[in-house]
Amino acid sequence: MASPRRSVEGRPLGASASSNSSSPGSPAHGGGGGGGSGRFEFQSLLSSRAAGVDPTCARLRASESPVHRRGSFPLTAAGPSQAPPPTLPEEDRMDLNPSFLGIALRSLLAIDLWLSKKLGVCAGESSSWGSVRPLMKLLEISGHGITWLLGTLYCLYRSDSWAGREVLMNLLFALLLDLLVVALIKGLVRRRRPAHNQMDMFVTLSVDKYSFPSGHATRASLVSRFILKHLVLAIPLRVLVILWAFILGLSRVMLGRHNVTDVAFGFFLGYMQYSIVDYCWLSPHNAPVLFILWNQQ
Ligand SMILES: CC(C)=CCC/C(C)=C/CC/C(C)=C/CC/C(C)=C/COP(=O)(O)O
Repeated sequence: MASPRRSVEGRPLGASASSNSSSPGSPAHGGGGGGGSGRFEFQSLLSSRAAGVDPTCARLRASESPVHRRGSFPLTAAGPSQAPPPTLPEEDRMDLNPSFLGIALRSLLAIDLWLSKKLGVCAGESSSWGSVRPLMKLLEISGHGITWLLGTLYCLYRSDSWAGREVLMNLLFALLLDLLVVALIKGLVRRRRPAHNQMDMFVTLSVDKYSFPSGHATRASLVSRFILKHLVLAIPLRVLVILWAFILGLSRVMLGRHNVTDVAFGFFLGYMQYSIVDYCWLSPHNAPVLFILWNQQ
């Protein structure tokens, strides 16, 4: 994950000249901004197609160029026709020979960056919806890991029924699992937060400088699925739970904390995590130690 992306010349992007320069938060880093070298790469990819340049031919031409030939042929009388064909490094070949999936992913990334920037209307006090920012930050706290962990621990402490304790114990397990999975993926993917984000979040872990996936979105969908399954609620309250999860996800993009894909994947991941929790459901039968230990306190 940490390996730098490369330009056609095999040079790490962002390591050099003006046209390839990228800053944290630029698309080359997976961040926001909507411009920069991410878009440049995407456009050059399309323009080579539009100009009728087959990427495969581009590869051949590149390999035939004097630059690539230099030093590649042995100095024998046999001439270039009998020499082994020069080869490009693997990653360069992939750049020059994009698959349909590659183009689709790059298009999705471009749309994601554009839409996220458009929706980031509360990213700063001076943004178009800057006055709503305090409300969005309140929502942020409502989905924060600390809020949910402390709330669950408090309810567990106050609970006087075995059934209640069992549900809360599993909610605690779900929250901890979610923190672990999100931290692992953030550390692996290392996608920068959008450039327009202000890093003024309430208590964060070191991996929270990265944005993929949104921890608030995973928690929102995990917790709301959990609540809908294990709490008997009237219909209006059930609708409220779903609305809370949806608005919390949307607020992450509006605050400029995330790109749309971070939140969409976060919702999906949280939903799947609930299935894991349900599958591994802790009960006095399969985890008696946990329940006995808690009961002794
Ligand atoms: C209290 C117990 C039992 C354990 C503590 C475990 C622990 C390490 C808690 C840390 C909680 C914490 C600081 C979570 C960070 C939440 C956060 C800011 C996520 C970022 O969300 P995102 O949507 O911006 O990705």
